[in-house]
Formats: sequence, structure tokens, C-alpha cells
Amino acid sequence: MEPPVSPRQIMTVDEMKAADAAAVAAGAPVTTLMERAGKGAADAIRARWSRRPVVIWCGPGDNGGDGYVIARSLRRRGWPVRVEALASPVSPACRWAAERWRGEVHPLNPAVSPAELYVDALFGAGLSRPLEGLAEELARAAQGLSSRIVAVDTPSGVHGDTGEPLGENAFAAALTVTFHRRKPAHVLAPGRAACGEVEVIDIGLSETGAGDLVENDPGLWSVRFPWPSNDAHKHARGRLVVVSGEAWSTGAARLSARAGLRVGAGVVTLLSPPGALAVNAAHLEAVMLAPFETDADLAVLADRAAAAVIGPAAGVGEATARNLTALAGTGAALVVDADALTSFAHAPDELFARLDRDDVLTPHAGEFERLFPGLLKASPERIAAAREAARRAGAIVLLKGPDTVIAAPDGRTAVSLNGSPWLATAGSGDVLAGFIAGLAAQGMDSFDAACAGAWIHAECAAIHGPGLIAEDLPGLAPAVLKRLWEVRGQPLP
Ligand SMILES: NC(=O)C1=CN([C@@H]2O[C@H](COP(=O)(O)OP(=O)(O)OC[C@H]3O[C@@H](n4cnc5c(N)ncnc54)[C@H](OP(=O)(O)O)[C@@H]3O)[C@@H](O)[C@H]2O)[C@@H](O)CC1
Ligand SMILES: [K+]
Repeated sequence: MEPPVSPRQIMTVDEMKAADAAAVAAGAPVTTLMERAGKGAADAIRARWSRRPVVIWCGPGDNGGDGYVIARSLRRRGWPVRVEALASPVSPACRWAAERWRGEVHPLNPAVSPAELYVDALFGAGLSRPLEGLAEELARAAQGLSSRIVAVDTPSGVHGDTGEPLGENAFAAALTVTFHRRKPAHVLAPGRAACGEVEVIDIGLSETGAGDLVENDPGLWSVRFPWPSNDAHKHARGRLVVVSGEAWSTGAARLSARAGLRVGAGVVTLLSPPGALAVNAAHLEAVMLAPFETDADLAVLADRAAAAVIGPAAGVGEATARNLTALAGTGAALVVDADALTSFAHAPDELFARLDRDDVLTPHAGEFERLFPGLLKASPERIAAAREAARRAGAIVLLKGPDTVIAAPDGRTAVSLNGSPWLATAGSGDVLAGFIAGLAAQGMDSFDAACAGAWIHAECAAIHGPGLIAEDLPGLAPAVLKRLWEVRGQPLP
């Protein structure tokens, strides 16, 4: 039986327009879609707020049309509704919806009329120029009000494909209701913060397939999670090796190793320079330890490993570059992090030449800039940057951030929605590298492993909350794994 889960697509503005046009061509009138959109939005509002005075700001296009439907729907439920219009309706569907609103229509009050709740139905995700005139004045005046604003589709003035404000002033909301699928603005910073909570409303468009750009949640990878079989033994659950730094910088690699073990790798070995053996030995239990002196030793020790982590506090320089080269010659899937990334800052192409398509680079924005100079700045947003980076590297690129983007060279791309501010702490990236490598060691496809590792990592942080340090993260993984195990193949509750 097919489990009832599937990856959730993120649609660009153009893809959404095409889906919309296809629905209309197939016989669904725009007004029917608008009616569903507005009713769904009104239901989402009523599910969160009790009846109270509400002002609805309507624009001249179909976003405004949704506003008139919301107004009608809320008034029918007894809400005191005041409609304010930026301009007369321009689009036919907006005109249709405005005609069906039997109440008064007031001019937009840029000083913000008194109310307890506001609905921003001025412009949607397709807006292509900055807010101007009264809309811009209102956006400025409404700056402190976001906890009482519901945005329709996107907060007006935010670019649907980038999440960036189009001009100096844009709206922000406590709740954003959008239709059919999330758009990049709902998942990428800073748009995601401007949206507040996002609810996606089904307006009856036909299934558009998963596409290449999806939300990173268990629907994407849970059916391929590498759970142990009943007759599993430790060697069948995957061997992981992690390269330790010198004696004064060994903790980071131990965090990775512990994380790899926690996420299920059967045998995890820390490969340590001789000078760091004693300190590593003093801090390890289930993780094993083996010494290496040269890159040739490393290649032999990693020969039977399914995955390897190199980078956490490994030291920046020639030695780490040589060690990476040795590991790249084995069959192990590499997770390349931190110092191993920076060791190739002078010659990124040398790194890329050594990588396979199942290797994973895990840069934060600073490391990304070292390997792909100028790419982030030249890209419209982080999705495009990560995709181009994966293409250049010929490997999976996980660009860390509150909106972690994971891109594979074949175009598959996922954006994490569960990013947590508590992860902004030393060593948290080392644990992430270990989670990813631990999953890859068990045979999980590296893109799936990167997505699952990032998701589990963020869930661990959410469970712990304030006071989190990286040492806490591996110990929190069992609670997250247990939830995945209990609902394996089913959507998470
Ligand atoms: N997709 C779907 O399936 C469904 C979508 N629905 C809804 O449709 C919305 C998209 O509607 P939309 O395309 O009419 O765009 P929208 O944002 O309302 O505004 C366009 C108008 O604004 C004008 N304009 C632009 N910039 C301006 C500016 N700075 N200052 C002043 N004016 C400006 C622009 O003029 P132009 O740029 O052409 O000169 C044009 O007249 C979408 O967000 C969703 O809510 C649902 O109803 C049902 C199903
Ligand atoms: K809006």
C-alpha cells in the first residue's frame, strides 16, 4: 500500500500562474477559485480569532477580490466588517467579488482605521514593483501591528519568489493564508518572518506533481528512512568514520561521531592523529578509536566505511585537503564540513574535482562564500544559489541558515521549514554533519540523508528550546526518531 505521504511542492509565482490558468482552461471559472480562496481564508481567520471588528484592505486585482469575498464571508457570520479599497477593482474577478459585497467601501485610510484585526488583501505574490502611494503609507503606518494582520497570499510588498521586500516598506502579518502551495516567499528569509504562520488553502486545483522544489519534511524522505531490519547486526547498520583534529581541537569530531551513532549507524570510528589519541580515548565509549598518521593510513582505515565526516575542527590547510583527497578515493559518501571546506577556499575547483554526486557539502553562508565567491549575492535568493552551487560542485550542497536549503546536482531541492534559533550555537553544525553521515552510512540516499539530518537536527532543537548546547543534540535524537518510527510511512501528527 502506498503510504499517504508525499513531498509538498513549493511553487514559484510563474508555476502558480500556470496551474491557475490550466484550471481555468479546464473549466473552473476564476470566480469559483476566488470564492474558495476567500471562504478558506475567512475560515482560517475564524479558527484563530473570535468575532471582532475587522478592517479589510482591498487592492484592485484578484488579491483584492479575495478580500471582498472574505468581507462577505465574515459579515455573514456576524463580524463587524469595514472594507477599505486602495482603488476601484481592475480585474474582472475582483469586480465580480466587489459587486457581491453589499456593504460600504471606504477609501484606504493610510493612518490605519481603528479595529482589532486587519486583512491585507492589497497585492499578492505576483507583485512586481514596490508599494507606492497610499499602500506604501499604510504599510509604514502598520509596522507595529503585524500581530493583528492577516495577509492574503503574501504580505503586500513582499516578492513572492524571493521573500524580499520590493521597496522600502512592506507589510508583515501574524497569519498568511496562501493557495494550493507555498511560494518561496513563505519559506525563505526574510519573507518567512514577514508571513508569520502560513496556512495553505486547497482551492481545488488539480495535483501539479511534486516538482523539483519541495518542503523538507518527513513526507519527502520518511518512506526511505533506513530503519534496521529484524535480523540487523551492527555491521549491517553501516560503518561511519569521522576524522578528528589535533589534541587541542577534538570535541567537534566527537560531536559528529556521537550524532552518527545516535541516528543509527552501526559502527562509528573516530580516526585520530596520534597526538590526539589519549584525549579522544578519555572521552569515548561506544564510538571506537583508531590512529592515523598519514593520508594513506586514512584511506586504508576508511576503506570499508559507507560514510565519512571530514571538517569539524580538522584544521585548515594542506593536511586536511590531503586527508579529504584520500577519503574521496574510497567508496564512502563524504560529508564535508567546516575546516575541510575552508581548506579549499583558494581552489574550490580542486575540491569539486574530488567529489562524487553522493557527497554532501554543508557550508554556512560564510563558508559558501569562500567556495562560491559572489554567488549568493548574484542570485535572486538562496534556492537559486544552492542549486547553482550543487551543479558546480557536482555534489549535494546544504546551505545552512534559518531557511536551510538542500540542493542536489540533478536539480532536486528542498527548503527546511523547521529551522530553530536555538541551533545558533557552537558545535551544532558538527552534530548536523554527524546526523547526515550517520544516515548515509546506513545506505540512505545522500540527498535524503541531508534532508532528514537537517530536519531531525531542527526538531531536536525545538524539543530542547532555550539553553541548548550542541552536546544536548545527539541525546535528543531518540525522541525525534521515536516519533518517526511510530508513524513510519504515515504523516506526523
Ligand atoms: N492563483 C490562483 O489560483 C488564485 C489566485 N487568487 C488571488 O489572485 C491574486 C493574484 O491576483 P493578480 O494577478 O490580479 O495580482 P494582484 O496582486 O491582486 O495585483 C495586480 C494588480 O495590481 C496592480 N499593481 C501591481 N503593482 C502595483 C503597485 N505597486 N501599485 C499599484 N498597483 C499595482 C496591477 O497593475 P499592473 O502592474 O498590471 O499595472 C494589477 O492591476 C493572488 O494573490 C490571490 O490572492 C485567488 O483569487 C484564486 C485563485
Ligand atoms: K496581500
